[in-house]
Amino acid sequence: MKPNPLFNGLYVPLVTPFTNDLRLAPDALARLADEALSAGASGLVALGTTAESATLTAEEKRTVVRICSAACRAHAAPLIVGVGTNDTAAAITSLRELAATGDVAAALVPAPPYIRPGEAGTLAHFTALAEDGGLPLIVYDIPYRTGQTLSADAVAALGRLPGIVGIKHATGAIDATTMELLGSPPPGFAVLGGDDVVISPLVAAGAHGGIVASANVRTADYAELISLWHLGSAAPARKLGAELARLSAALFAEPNPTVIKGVLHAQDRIPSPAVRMPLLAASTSTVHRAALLANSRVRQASTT
Ligand SMILES: O=C(O)C1=N[C@H](C(=O)O)C[C@H](O)C1
Repeated sequence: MKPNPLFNGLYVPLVTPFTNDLRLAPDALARLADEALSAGASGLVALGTTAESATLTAEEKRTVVRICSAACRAHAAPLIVGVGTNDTAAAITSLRELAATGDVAAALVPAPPYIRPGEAGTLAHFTALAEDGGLPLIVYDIPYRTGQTLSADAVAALGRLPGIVGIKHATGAIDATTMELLGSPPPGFAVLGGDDVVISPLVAAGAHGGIVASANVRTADYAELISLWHLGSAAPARKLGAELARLSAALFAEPNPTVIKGVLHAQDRIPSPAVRMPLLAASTSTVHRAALLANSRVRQASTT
C-alpha cells in the first residue's frame, strides 16, 4: 500500500515569462518561482499548460526545469513537471530524461491528447509510463483539452498502480464521479483540484490541494484558502473562496495564461505580457478588470 498522499496544499503552475520579442526571461522566472514558494505554495509545477509548454523549444524546457528545480531545492519543496504528449514512447523518453536530473518529485501527465484512444488505450498508456518512465505520475484529467474522459472505475484503476500518486481533477465539473473519487480516494493517492473557479468547493469536499494557475497572482491567498479548509475553518474559507472564485473567473476570461501574464506585467513582476502564437495577448479591459481583483484583498479570513 502507498503511504499518505505525498502531495497536498497549493502547487503553482508557473507562467513562462517572455521579453517583448518573445525570448525566455529566465531572471523573471526565477523571481516568480522564489516568490510563489516564499508566499506559501507547497511546491511548483513547471511546463504546465500555463507555462505555454506547447510552444517552448526543448532547450527552453530544460532551462525552465533547471530554474524551477533550483528554487524548489532552495525551499526544500517538491517540483512537478508537465509531460504532455500523445506518443507513449516519446513520453517515456521525456520522463526518463527528467528522472535522470534527480530533481523532479513527479510528472503531471494528461491523457494522450487529440487521439482519443478510449479508456483501455488510456489506461495502457499510463501503465506503460508508470512502469517505464522512472518517475511518480500525477494523472492530469482534463477532457476538454485532451478529448478523452476517464470514468470513476478508470481513475480507481489508475490509483491502484504503484507509480501513480495522484490526479489533477480538471473535468470542468463537480459531479457524481468527482464525489465518488473524493469519498474514497485510493490509498496514498492525492486528489488535486485543477479548475480554479471551483477550487474552494473541491477542497471543502476532500481534495488534498490544488494546481491552480490563478495562484501565480495572490499565491498566499490561495494557499490560505486550502489550509483554512484543511483546518476546518469553514466560514472564513467560504468567504475567501468566493472572493478568489471571482478573481479566477476574471483571470480565465480569455485563454490561459494570457490574462495572468497581463496582470503579472501590470504588477511589474514580468517584463512583458507577451504570449506565443496561437495565443494572442489578452485585451486591455480584461487585464484591467482582473488586475483590480488581483490587487484587492477584501477580507481578513481569520477574523470572520
Ligand atoms: O498549467 C496548469 O497546470 C493549469 N492549467 C489549467 C489550464 O490552463 O487549463 C488551469 C489550471 O489552473 C492549471
